Amino acid sequence: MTLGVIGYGNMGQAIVRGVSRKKLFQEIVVFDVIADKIRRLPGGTREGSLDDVLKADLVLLAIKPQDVAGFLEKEKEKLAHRHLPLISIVAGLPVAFYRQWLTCPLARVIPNTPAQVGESASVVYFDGDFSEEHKEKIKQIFLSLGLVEVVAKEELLHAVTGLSGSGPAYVFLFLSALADGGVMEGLPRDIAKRLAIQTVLGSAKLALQALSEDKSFEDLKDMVMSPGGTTARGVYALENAGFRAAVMQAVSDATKRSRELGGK
Ligand SMILES: NC(=O)C1=CN([C@@H]2O[C@H](COP(=O)(O)OP(=O)(O)OC[C@H]3O[C@@H](n4cnc5c(N)ncnc54)[C@H](OP(=O)(O)O)[C@@H]3O)[C@@H](O)[C@H]2O)C=CC1
Ligand SMILES: O=C(O)[C@@H]1CCC=N1
Repeated sequence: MTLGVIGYGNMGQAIVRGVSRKKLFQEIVVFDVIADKIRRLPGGTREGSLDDVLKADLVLLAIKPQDVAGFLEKEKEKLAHRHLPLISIVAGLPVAFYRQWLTCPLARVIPNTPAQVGESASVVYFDGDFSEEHKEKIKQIFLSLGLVEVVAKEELLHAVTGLSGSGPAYVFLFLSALADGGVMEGLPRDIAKRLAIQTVLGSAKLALQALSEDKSFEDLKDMVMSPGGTTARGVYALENAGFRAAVMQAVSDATKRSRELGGK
C-alpha cells in the first residue's frame, strides 16, 4: 500500500516520520505548496506532484482549516475521480463540508503534536464505505504515533480537539508556570525546568498505571497530600485561583472554536 500526503507542516512531518519508522507503506509521496519545506525526507519517502499524491492508496490531508475550501475548489476535478480513502486531520471541518467535493471514504482524525516523539493521542472517525484493510491501516498510521481511540459520533471530535488536540499547549503553559514558581523561590532556571518536566512526565506515567489498577486521579492526589503538609497549601492556592474551572473552561472554549471552524 502507498500513502500520499498533502501539506508537510508540523503534523504532516510528524506523521510521515512515524509511519516511515514503522515501514507501514511501500512508498510515501509528499506534496506541499512550498516545495522548500520538503527537505531531508525519511526513508521510503519522496516528493511528488499533487497528481502523484492522489494516485496513492491512502491520502492524508494535513493543511490548515482556512486553506481547505480553496484547495478542494481548485482541485475539484482531480478529487472527483478519487474513490480510495482520504484521511483528514484538519480541525473543525465536518464530513458534510468535504461532501460538497468528495465522494470517497473519509476518515477524520484528530492527533496532537506529541506525535513528534511517538506519544500522540489520536481519535478517528470513519465515514463511508471502508474496507477492513483500509480501516486497519489508518489505525496503524496513528498507532505508530501513540494512542488511538475510535469514535462512532463525529460531533465528539470537537471535544477531542478541545481536550487532546489543543491540550499540549495547556500542558506547556502549566510547565512554564511550574518552572517559574521554582525560579521565584530561588531555584536555578535549568534545574527548575528539568524538575517541572520530570514531575509532569512521572505523574502522567503514574496516572497511566493507576488507570489499569482502577485508581482515580483523586486517589493519586491524596497520596501526595499529607495532613497539615505542604501540598494541601499548594492545592488550596490552585483551587482558590479557580485552576480546575480554568482548565475545564479552556477545553470548553477550544471545543466551541472547533465547532465555529466547522461553520457552527
Ligand atoms: N498542530 C496541531 O497541534 C494539530 C493540528 N491539526 C490539524 O492539522 C492540520 C495541519 O496543521 P499543522 O501541521 O500545524 O499546519 P502547518 O501550517 O504547519 O502545515 C500545513 C502545511 O500545508 C501547506 N499547505 C497549505 N495549503 C496547501 C495546499 N493547497 N497544498 C499543499 N500544501 C499546502 C502549508 O504551507 P503554508 O505554510 O505556505 O501555508 C504548510 O506547509 C490543520 O488542519 C490542523 O487543524 C490537528 C490536530 C493537532
Ligand atoms: O489550534 C488549532 O487550531 C490546532 C487544532 C488542534 C491543535 N492545533
